[in-house]
Amino acid sequence: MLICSTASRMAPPKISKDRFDAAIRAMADIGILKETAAPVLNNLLNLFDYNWVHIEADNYLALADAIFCDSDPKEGQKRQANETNLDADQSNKKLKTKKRSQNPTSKMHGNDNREFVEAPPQQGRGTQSARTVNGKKVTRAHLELPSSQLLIKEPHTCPSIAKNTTIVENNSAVLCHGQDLQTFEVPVATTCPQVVAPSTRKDARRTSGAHHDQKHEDVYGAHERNRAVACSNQEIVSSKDSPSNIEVVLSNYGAGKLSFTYNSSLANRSDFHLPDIKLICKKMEARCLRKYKSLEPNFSFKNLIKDTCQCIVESSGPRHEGIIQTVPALDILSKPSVPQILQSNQANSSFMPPNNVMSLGGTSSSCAVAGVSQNSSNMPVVPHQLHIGANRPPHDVNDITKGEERLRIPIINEYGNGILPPPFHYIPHNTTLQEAYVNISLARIGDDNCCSDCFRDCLAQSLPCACAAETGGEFAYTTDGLLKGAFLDSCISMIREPLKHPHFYCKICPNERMKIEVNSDSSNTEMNPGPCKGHLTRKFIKECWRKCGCTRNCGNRVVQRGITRHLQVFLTPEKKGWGLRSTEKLPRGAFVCEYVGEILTNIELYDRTIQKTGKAKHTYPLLLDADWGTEGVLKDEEALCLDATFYGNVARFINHRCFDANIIGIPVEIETPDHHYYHLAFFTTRIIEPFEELTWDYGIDFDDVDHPVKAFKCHCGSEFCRDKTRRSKSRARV
Ligand SMILES: C[S@@+](CC[C@H](N)C(=O)[O-])C[C@H]1O[C@@H](n2cnc3c(N)ncnc32)[C@H](O)[C@@H]1O
Repeated sequence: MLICSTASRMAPPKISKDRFDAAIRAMADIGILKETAAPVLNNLLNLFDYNWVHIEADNYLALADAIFCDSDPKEGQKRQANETNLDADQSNKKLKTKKRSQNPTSKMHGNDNREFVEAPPQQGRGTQSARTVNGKKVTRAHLELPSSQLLIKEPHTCPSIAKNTTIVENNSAVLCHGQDLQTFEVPVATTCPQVVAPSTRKDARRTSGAHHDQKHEDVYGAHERNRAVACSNQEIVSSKDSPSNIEVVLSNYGAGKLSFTYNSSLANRSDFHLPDIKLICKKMEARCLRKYKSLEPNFSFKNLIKDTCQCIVESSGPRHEGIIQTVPALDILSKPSVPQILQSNQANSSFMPPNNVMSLGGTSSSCAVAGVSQNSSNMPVVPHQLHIGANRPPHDVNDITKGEERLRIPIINEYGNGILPPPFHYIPHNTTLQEAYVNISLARIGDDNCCSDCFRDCLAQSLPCACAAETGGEFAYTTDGLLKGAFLDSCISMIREPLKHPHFYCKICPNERMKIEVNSDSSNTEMNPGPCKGHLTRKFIKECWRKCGCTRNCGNRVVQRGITRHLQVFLTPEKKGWGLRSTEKLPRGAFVCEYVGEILTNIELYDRTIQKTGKAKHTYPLLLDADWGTEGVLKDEEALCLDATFYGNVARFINHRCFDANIIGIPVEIETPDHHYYHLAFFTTRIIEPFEELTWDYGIDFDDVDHPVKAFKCHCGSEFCRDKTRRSKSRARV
């Protein structure tokens, strides 16, 4: 999948005195004199080949902009303009307000006027440099009006360098690398619909000589058929330049175009279809509103392009796993600010170290070629950095925590191949990202949520304090700092025999809301969230905290004291990548570590999953869903989860084991009495021998095909493995 951009132009219509007068009147309405407006209007008409569409759009915004830019060659002149006419911003605001009140839905398109109206000053607006366009001398202010957001680049088809289709970007433009590329072009604003019925695609392929023409005829036919519906609020400005061009203006200022190029090997698949623009737009609108809030001054069209491309990939039929990747240009692999998207069967995010030679899931056979490494299952692992702007620190093999924990946790690779885990930021405590609402406030902790009268160690008191109320009036811990047997047993039973334990059902389940987001490319635009599948009513441990009267060494403070066992991150011999183990024998009920990561909302998680893997569906962040049902409909910012992909602790290395895992995650309330946010702490379910791998049951339903995150192929080795595909394979081999 590829996007390029280039300039497009349109045929000049006739001059209209009425239209000229109307434009002058519109300027007069906002205090601009006819003498000022008329010459600029003439210039603009020249520039746009008398195409009024650009000038009249958005209540003559282009004209007003041009007038202000024109009168803004120097600061002095700007001041003068401000004094004599109206303040440019004021006038623009006036125009914008007027426009929006006329068309309240105008914000729905990511490329609407807001994109350039509110572009940040670094766009260079107002700087006056003369250029020649079509033999006409125009100022930079003019040139910037319609297309200031994009660097223009001629579309091109790159020679075949890789089997996989790739989106490659550099800082200035979106470039392409691919194989046997078919190109369709749309104007700057955003994507263009090209719907090709499978039958017509086949026809197009039948005669190779007629391939090109027939293909474009198909595309055109489909496009023509669909455009009235699909682009009802957009304008198709040109489809005549070349048989491969289809141009749909989603903003009336479109004066460049994007090229969508897809790999014909995809197109030849019977299950591939180019998605309908209506669906793409719908997805983009929702995404822009949610992600960019549409109004943000730093709205980035480049990101919009990237997202648009992603939407097309996602909407182009059943998942083309292992085929579509979005990666940065190889020459900028080491730059931290370019996100890449990987889709492969490799479950783990792999990051390239500075020397670009690292792979994950590795065995000694792992290798790296031209920045694309190969893992043991021979899937390409494109090193990718997912968190825009995050620098990726190298590891200290002697202590992956870099001193953040009380004990050092080394990285052990017994295969001598020099492979290290993917870099990430080690954090010992959860951290919020952006939207997640976590209200940590002493004021919210009432008397019944703390034991302010206690002294020193609550466990040493003759009677349990208020903090034991959560666990039925008994502390969850023994004086040895282990979980009490009965409490642990009931937690284990919940995980292993969930049907025997009570569940609650959300009125509107955040998981189901997220599925709607994921499936929003479906033709059903009025989808309602499905019924909640139910959540286990979990048992919570409640630890004493700062408002309590006890000391930091109180026996009811275990998780908050952090890791106390000697652990190692090690490369597993199975196809599970890295794992975690303890070098000491652990008793039953021992605290191992907490699952630490970024606190995200469900929606942020969805966005992130899409951004980083394009439905690669291989990440398993942790849902904090233990209390989703108790307070009516949960707001988006209250449906939380933890993602340890970029920021996390050693728990991110704990692998899954179906059913009989040797550690278990238990919710722990520490600083927040409500349970939207809580900690998830791992305790041993049995005695664990030194160097035994620590595993927990992620609770994956390997049969849930609609889950937004696709399950990996399980190599847990348990006789109770729930991954039927693997079980049946191993049975078949026997
Ligand atoms: C939380 S990470 C665990 C650490 C991971 N092994 C690593 O190298 O970073 C979860 C990922 O590990 C892999 N994994 C965990 N348990 C697995 C299992 N039983 N079988 C296969 N892969 C597993 C999957 O790729 C999964 O997405």
